[in-house]
Amino acid sequence: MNFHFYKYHALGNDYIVIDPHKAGVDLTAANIRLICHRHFGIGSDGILAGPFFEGSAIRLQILNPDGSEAEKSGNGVRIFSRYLVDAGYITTREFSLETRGGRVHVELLDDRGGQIRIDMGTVTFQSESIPVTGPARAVVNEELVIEGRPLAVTCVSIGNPHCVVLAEPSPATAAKLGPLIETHSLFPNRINVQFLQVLDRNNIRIEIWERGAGYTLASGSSSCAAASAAYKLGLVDNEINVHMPGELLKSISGPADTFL
Ligand SMILES: N[C@H](CCC[C@H](N)C(=O)O)C(=O)O
Repeated sequence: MNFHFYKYHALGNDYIVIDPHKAGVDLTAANIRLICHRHFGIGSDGILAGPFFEGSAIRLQILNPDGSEAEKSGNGVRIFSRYLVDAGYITTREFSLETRGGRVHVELLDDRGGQIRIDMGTVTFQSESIPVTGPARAVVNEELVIEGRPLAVTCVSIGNPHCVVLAEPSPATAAKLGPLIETHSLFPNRINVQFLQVLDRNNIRIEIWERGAGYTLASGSSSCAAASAAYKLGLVDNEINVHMPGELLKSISGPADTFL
């Protein structure tokens, strides 16, 4: 398989950018799984395919390593915006991107796209919008029993679906409970999972199990979902820092754009 690709990460949530104007690969589910495979492929938490120009709109496809397509990705949009700057597609400081989960407004905070602010849109807790099976309701602080263990869950959509669990966040918890919740029959489209610990009124810590990707070091939409759930539950104020495992890795490996 011989094609052009670009690889970036955001706090260790890594993506491969495949630009149809430069690449030369058919993004079948099988090829996506191979490209994203950590041992048999390049290895990544997903593929960002684009830009696809539709009039003045710029669209990107967000592909999970299992071949499924996601509606939105916070780190994916940040990384793709940086690629657009690096590749010379973008010369303005503000623009929008079209994702399967809706339009995302992007603002470059410096000329290089080193710091990027994105408006991830509005969250909903409504079951029918996430979706979550059962009666139409706001899925807030519900009990979900997994292997006999009662869990307090709050479910959110920010374009893609999330299940926020009030449980001690650890890689072990994410690896054990993540896949069981991701594929639970309550979630017809599967779901991303976050394990949430409230540190104080302005800081939370999460561990992440992503739909179609598994354990990741960071996730933009997960951080929005966890922060929204904590605020909905009255556990935090409305300015929140979300601490994720990738933060530690960054402190070990130094600034994002240096190579070891
Ligand atoms: N796996 C997710 C998409 C990527 C989300 C994450 N990497 C982010 O930064 O938001 C899903 O199927 O909804």
